[in-house]
Amino acid sequence: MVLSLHQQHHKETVMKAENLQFYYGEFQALKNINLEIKKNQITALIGPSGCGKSTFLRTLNRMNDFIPESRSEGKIYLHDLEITNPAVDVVDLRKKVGMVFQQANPFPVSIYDNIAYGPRIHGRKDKQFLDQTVESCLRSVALWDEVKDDLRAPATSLSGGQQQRLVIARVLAIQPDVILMDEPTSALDPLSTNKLESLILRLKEKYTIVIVTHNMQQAARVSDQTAFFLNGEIVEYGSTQSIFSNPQHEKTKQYIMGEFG
Ligand SMILES: Nc1ncnc2c1ncn2[C@@H]1O[C@H](COP(=O)(O)OP(=O)(O)OP(=O)(O)O)[C@@H](O)[C@H]1O
Repeated sequence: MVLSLHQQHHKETVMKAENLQFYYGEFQALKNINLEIKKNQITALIGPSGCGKSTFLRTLNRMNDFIPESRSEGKIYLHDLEITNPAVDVVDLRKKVGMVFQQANPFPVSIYDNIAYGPRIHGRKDKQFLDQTVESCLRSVALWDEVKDDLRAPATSLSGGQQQRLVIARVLAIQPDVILMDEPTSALDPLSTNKLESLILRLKEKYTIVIVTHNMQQAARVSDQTAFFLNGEIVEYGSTQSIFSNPQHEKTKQYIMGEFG
């Protein structure tokens, strides 16, 4: 027990937000966020609708850059690199920090081409390498056995749960360090949700994961660390076990008890 606490404490920090503010025009959506994302851990972002979870998630790979009239202050680091620096190449950044959305969004091409897409645009054209990548990524998401006989089928012919696993396989093909997931199971049935949660738990052996979820049971089941957001602020952050069993703030307690949100 002492040993595991000790290890926890020394987990390497992969990403870090320092005094992060984020504005949509005049509206301040994130207020002084300070958070460390630990290596090979699953960090859950929870909180009521509109509290800034998705905004924060998107700052981690600069997806908010697309939003006109938005701006941020403060810093975010990926290892030692300050990714909030405008000089950072966002294409490179998004190779290191991949993203999975609420609605599975496979490209309207074959299963094979969805996964080969990333390596191809990064210059890998050799068939043997692409074949191997497609197979290993599909195996990693436990989809290989279901699709191996028809890799040329359109990705859109898969079920919702299979599409979400395919999208994760597509992210794995570009060998990210961090995978951001924005409510990845909210459009899935219970069985597919269950499979995806098992997958997320397996993935943390190799990747660092940040997941936004509205589902308290899901946060409790899969995450190691939990950050509770409210009105653009982090009210409480800590090990998932302590947040759920012994929340320090009244608001956290009320939220996890389902009293609001
Ligand atoms: N593109 C945008 N332009 C203006 N305001 C925005 C934009 N996106 C989000 N907001 C506002 O910023 C606040 C935070 O939104 P955000 O989507 O980050 O919250 P959230 O916690 O992820 O919510 P949900 O759980 O409903 O997805 C909300 O008040 C929202 O209305």
